[in-house]
Amino acid sequence: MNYISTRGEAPPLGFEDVVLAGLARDGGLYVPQAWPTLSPETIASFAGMPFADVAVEVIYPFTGGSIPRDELRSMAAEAYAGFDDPAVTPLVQIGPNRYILELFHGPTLAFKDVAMQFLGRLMDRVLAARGQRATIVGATSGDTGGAAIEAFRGSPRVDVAILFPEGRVSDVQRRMMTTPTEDNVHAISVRGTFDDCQALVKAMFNDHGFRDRVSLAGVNSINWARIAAQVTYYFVAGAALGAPRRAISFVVPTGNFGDIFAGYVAKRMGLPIDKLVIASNVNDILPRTLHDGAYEMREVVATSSPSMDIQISSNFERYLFEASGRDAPLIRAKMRALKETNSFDLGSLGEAMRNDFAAAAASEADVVEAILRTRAQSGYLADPHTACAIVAADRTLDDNGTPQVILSTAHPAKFPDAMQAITGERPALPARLDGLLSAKERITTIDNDIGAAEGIVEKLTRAVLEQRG
Ligand SMILES: Cc1ncc(COP(=O)(O)O)c(C=O)c1O
Ligand SMILES: N[C@@H](CCOP(=O)(O)O)C(=O)O
Repeated sequence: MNYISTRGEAPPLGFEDVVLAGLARDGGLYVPQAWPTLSPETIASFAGMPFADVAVEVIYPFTGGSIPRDELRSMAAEAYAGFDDPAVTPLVQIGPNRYILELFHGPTLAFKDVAMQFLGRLMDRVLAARGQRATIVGATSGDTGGAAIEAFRGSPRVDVAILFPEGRVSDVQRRMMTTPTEDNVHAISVRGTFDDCQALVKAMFNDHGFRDRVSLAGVNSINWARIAAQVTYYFVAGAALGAPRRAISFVVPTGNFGDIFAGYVAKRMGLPIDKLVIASNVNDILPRTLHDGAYEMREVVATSSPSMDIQISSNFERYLFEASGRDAPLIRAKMRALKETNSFDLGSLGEAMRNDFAAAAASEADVVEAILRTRAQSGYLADPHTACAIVAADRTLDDNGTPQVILSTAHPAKFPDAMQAITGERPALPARLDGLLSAKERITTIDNDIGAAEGIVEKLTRAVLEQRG
């Protein structure tokens, strides 16, 4: 299995190279040359199967056989052993045909752990086999950063630097990045937005001298392995609710378009999905794009669902590549227009998008109403990101008997201030995180400037190497 870039000007790579490459050298994102499919019998067999075993069946085809199945099996078993629910991603019924898919049972209480716990082990294996080291630089609006630092803390082959937008993540999210004491993980606060942080990361990948000097690798969802691992829970939930006999609808809180793209991939692999719904907060660029046929950036607004305060949805490029019949020159033109004018027209891809997705945005008042109503009706306490999806489900889905799965991407305790303002109560962190709120923090702050970002990454990683001799 080879991977090709959405911009068509980077060499195709095999799975292991793609895991280490992050962004393609032409600025594009890697996608598999062909979509693997799973038979209806295989999908049916996932019902009741342990999560880690389904992960192996879903991920193996993407490896092109480069990782033996038994190694994949032990990586998956280890990755999911630490989740605090034996189902890993349990389904909770909150209405006659409505389910919450809880993706927050990993160490950092957000869906990112599902892929990151696996990716940490996978990268380590690839680097060890090659005798290489890597510098991971990531951008976070709150959750990817903590999950990455948790997955790689103490790794002898990897240094991690995470850029986060100053003052725009919750205290719990920030502390998950700033309190680990291992010297290979670093949290860098950037005076800017998440989009600025992501642009800095992409600029580092596009600076080939820097990229090669530090052996740059990425763990944002630009890394294909992140998406592949996230596909698993669509199959797990689908099979539990009767797929492939019946179709299922999924509603996905969306920011960087990674999680919902994983749902799109599950569909391409054979999972019968009725509706795939993009849910956003007031940073509604994706719902606006679906309705207006034009991707038009606006100023990002801080909300109670900070992880979705995003305007440039990286993985949308992967979708456009697919929707256009893999027309790399067209994607290059659209991404050039985005860079130069902060917008581009979807043209004929608008209709494809409307066929593939539905979309709706939640205002801050909608989020409050959805959290309170859901708790009153079913006793279920949703976090603000999940609440955006509840609002989108109400606006886009009919109660026609099709099971509706709402992805719950974070635990409410990750956003105690927002939850207290909405419900009057502060949800408690699990006991294993005792101490998080009082531990000493380690943060470096920089301006939104590529020179400053590259400088600090080189300085921090060099210091670690020197310390280790
Ligand atoms: C809690 C939470 N929900 C939703 C999202 C959006 O997911 P994606 O960026 O994959 O669209 C994020 C961040 O990515 C998140 O951290
Ligand atoms: N919401 C994310 C933003 C980065 O997304 P990723 O899936 O591309 O890593 C976050 O919490 O950091």
